[in-house]
Amino acid sequence: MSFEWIASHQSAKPTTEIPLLSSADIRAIEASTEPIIGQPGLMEQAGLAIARWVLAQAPHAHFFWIACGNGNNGGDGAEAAIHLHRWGKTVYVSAVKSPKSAPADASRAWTRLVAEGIAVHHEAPDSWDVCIDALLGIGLQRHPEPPYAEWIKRINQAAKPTFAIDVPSGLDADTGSTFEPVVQASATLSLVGLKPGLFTHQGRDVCGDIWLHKLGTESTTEHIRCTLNPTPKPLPRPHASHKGSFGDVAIVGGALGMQGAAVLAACAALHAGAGRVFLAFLNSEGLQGVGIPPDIMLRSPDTLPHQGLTVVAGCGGEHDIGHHLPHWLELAERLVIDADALNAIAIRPDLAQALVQRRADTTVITPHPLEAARLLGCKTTQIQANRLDAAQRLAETFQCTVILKGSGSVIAAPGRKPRINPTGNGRLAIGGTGDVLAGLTGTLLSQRSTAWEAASESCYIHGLLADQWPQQTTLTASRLIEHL
Ligand SMILES: NC(=O)C1=CN([C@@H]2O[C@H](COP(=O)(O)OP(=O)(O)OC[C@H]3O[C@@H](n4cnc5c(N)ncnc54)[C@H](OP(=O)(O)O)[C@@H]3O)[C@@H](O)[C@H]2O)[C@@H](O)CC1
Ligand SMILES: [K+]
Repeated sequence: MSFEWIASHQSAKPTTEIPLLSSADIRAIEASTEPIIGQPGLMEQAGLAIARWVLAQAPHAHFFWIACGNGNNGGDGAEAAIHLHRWGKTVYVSAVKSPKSAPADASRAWTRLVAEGIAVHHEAPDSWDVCIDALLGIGLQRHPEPPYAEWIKRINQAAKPTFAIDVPSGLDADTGSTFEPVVQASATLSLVGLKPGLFTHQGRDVCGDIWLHKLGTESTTEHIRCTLNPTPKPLPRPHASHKGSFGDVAIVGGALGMQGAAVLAACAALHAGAGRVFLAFLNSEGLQGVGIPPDIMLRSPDTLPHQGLTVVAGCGGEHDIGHHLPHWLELAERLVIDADALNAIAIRPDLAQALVQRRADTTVITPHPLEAARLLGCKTTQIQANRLDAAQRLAETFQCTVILKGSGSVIAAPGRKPRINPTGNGRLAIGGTGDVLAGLTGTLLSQRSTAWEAASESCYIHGLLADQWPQQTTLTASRLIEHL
């Protein structure tokens, strides 16, 4: 039996590419796990694992409220209660009354629990030290109904340590969307496999620390829905290098009054280690006060070199960027498309077609959910409802590599399984950090062999800077660059 710590609320740094499994695949693994006569079944193993895990997290707690739903998630809770009771803890087990009978595994757990002499209640206790949330797991399909909803609200109001079994009740394990109300867990123990919804959209805000116990099961490649973006390996910088070895990056953007965005992207490219950085403003009026380091070469968009160039287009380019896009979509050896450049593509079929014509491994687009919605002609809520699918649709539709920004940024490319980025936090939700990401991605794209690697590493590093940011210091885009 082994527990794996995966992520804290603020930080996750997987060294390997950890697989994430859909609930359908979890069910397939469960179904294919043959019970061994005389050995505990999966739910019994789950119960023991949960009891040990909760006790390790809250060793001095005495009174445990175990809130159980009518499905197998509740069965896990019942099994855990048996162990805690045997170990001398006070357990208060609440079960949801339902006209439907519980599934077979859970029914057996309830029979065992009653045989242990543990009382089953149908209401919440008045107070408790620790709550085990065994209300809803991967079977959640709609907003929690009474009494689930009331109990979830009680759990959250009490603000006591709360340990969620498999997923916090109310969280969609596949997408990270929540069906309110949702349990705010101190920690979550994911069973059998990790689910994507723990890591993207609203997942990170409700899971607390994330742990995994596989219960002795193994997943195969076909079970993998997506993976957690792993820690990148540093790029070797050989002694015999010259400035041409580390890529030429050009930022094309900065319409009137928006030049700062292009400067941020250029500075990010510079600090990320590009060999040479060019900055081509779409409008260079009123540049006084915009600090441009002397390391950056100013050009007009028409006088930029072509050969070997990685272009980052967008970055405060407003409407003007649309005039330059046909050129760079056709000629840039490598291309990062951000912000206003994406908005232009969303409304101009000729640009969209030119993007499709490019090779996916030379092109990265970096939409936030609203830009993604414009590109796919849908609503932002539809993007957020299934970020993995949305990122994959963008990759397939536009034949490019995608970074869908937001909590748990998704990296996708045609014909690949997406990655969810585990680094980053809400401090990045300020103006300018997207420009920094675009510039950083440009540098990595100029140096790495594929857009996939560049996009993955860029997301990871960008998020890591925010995770390592000192608590007492305000994070700004320009300060972020200095830490690259
Ligand atoms: N089988 C195994 O071997 C193993 C399974 N494992 C565990 O099983 C969990 C999955 O179990 P599950 O499939 O029974 O689903 P679960 O999450 O308990 O919910 C289903 C129940 O909730 C109800 N319900 C749903 N939504 C609702 C709502 N909004 N509001 C109110 N009710 C709602 C639904 O009612 P119905 O929709 O049928 O009316 C049904 O009664 C998984 O997460 C893991 O913890 C592990 O132990 C490993 C071994
Ligand atoms: K749960």
